[in-house]
Amino acid sequence: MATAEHRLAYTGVTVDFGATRALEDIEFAVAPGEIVGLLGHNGAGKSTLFNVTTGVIGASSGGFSIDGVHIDRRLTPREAAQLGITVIHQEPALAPNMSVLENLFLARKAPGAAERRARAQEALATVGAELPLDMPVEALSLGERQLVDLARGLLSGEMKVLLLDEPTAALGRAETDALHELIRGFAARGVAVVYVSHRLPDIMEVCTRIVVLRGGRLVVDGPASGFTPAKLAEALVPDLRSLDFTHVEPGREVMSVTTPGGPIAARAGEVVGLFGMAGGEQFGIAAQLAGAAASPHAYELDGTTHRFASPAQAIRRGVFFVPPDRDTEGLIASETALDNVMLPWYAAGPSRGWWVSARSGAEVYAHAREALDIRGPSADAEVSQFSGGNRQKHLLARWLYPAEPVLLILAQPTQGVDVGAKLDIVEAARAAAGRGAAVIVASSESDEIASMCDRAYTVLGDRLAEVPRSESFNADLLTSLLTIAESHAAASHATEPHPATPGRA
Ligand SMILES: Nc1ncnc2c1ncn2[C@@H]1O[C@H](COP(=O)(O)OP(=O)(O)OP(=O)(O)O)[C@@H](O)[C@H]1O
Repeated sequence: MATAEHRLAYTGVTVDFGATRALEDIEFAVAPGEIVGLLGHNGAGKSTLFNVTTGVIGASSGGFSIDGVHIDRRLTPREAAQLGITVIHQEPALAPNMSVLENLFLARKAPGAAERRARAQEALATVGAELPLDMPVEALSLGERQLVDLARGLLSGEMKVLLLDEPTAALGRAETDALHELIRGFAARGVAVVYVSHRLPDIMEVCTRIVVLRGGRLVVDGPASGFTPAKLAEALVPDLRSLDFTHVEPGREVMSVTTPGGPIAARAGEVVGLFGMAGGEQFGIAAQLAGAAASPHAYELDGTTHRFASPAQAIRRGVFFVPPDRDTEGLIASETALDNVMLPWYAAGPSRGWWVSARSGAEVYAHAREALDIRGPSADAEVSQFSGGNRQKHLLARWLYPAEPVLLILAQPTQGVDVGAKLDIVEAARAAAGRGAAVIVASSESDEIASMCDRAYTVLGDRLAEVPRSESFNADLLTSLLTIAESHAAASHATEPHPATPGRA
């Protein structure tokens, strides 16, 4: 039962989007210092609950209270900030070409210039970010931008509630640890924290309590100490099936490329991983192959040398790419679900020779929806109305079903999606390989590579090592190999003179 001792208490929050009930009668409260892990399948309603709390949308009924003061109307985002509610997203909503200082006070009441700088510096110091105030935000790493976002929350006054929406999805281990440390620090000072993540180990590491939503309803609320990872997975998806794929005998060599670290090849029927650090070279190699890099390199595709200067050139040869950031690089938020899958293909047409499906767009979409178990509104709804995991499935559908890929390149395809959706995506990618494609998965998540791939390469700077298929091909092995490569790289940096690498001054 919510009392004035609770910092944040939801009271019967229900949200309807037309005929879709996204949340039903949600009730739970968070005390000062508590860190609640909010979990749920894609589409369970987590983002919707955050959006109600921050005033992005209004609840259809019910509301919430902050320190016992009930709020039963839709706040403006500015009012929410003034009440001490801060939200951190995976991709912070900052103005990229404005400075750190300008972003800190964007849409906030700003004091005079000198005080502004002093307060900005203080807020940045509190979150442990020593950043030049005049540096444009676009020059910062993702982790640094999240810290700027957190510091922004501190500048609105006393932070009471901190909502974290998949904050670590694109962060490396060290940045994740640092963020977790900060979260614990805020909680120790009485902030109520609600943490959304599909990374169960992250949740187990920092959360004191677990709340699970399923289909818009609260189904579990209990102390974190009562959960094992297996029990959590079970609470999230009670009918979770296990995935046990069979390796098919690979066919002809589809692709081979020479990278600074050595050759990489992929055959028809196999799923090959490129595993490296967060933001590492594996993503550069993926972009090269897909014609999405600024300076394209040549490589062999089906026995012919190609140098793709644009994604369109690569697509014409059957090289399809699912980029790492689905919302900014992949999908068009304001277009319909159907068009997001079919758009690149409308312009192609059968006369161009690479429109291989004789079916109509609606038929292709219906098939994709079933194959990937896409859930949400209808084909003519804007794709932005689907949950994160279901949006990701749309991007995948675009490159899996209207035409058959020759080489399919996936960058972190299961990032930020729940365990059930992960299985759907893995199965769909493996099925494409089974139909004869060569599939490349670039990732910084060892679990993702181990659960999808037949074999892999670890990529670190100009070091490359092949990890063949074997009994012991698993996430731990991949992580150990990358750690070994890292320590070798560090040792050779210490002993050899190294050419200067361009970096941020
Ligand atoms: N603007 C909208 N219009 C219509 N339906 C919506 C809208 N926003 C969300 N929904 C629907 O509400 C439900 C809950 O979605 P929500 O984004 O809150 O899920 P989620 O738990 O955050 O999922 P994910 O982990 O995939 O991000 C889904 O069925 C979704 O399709």
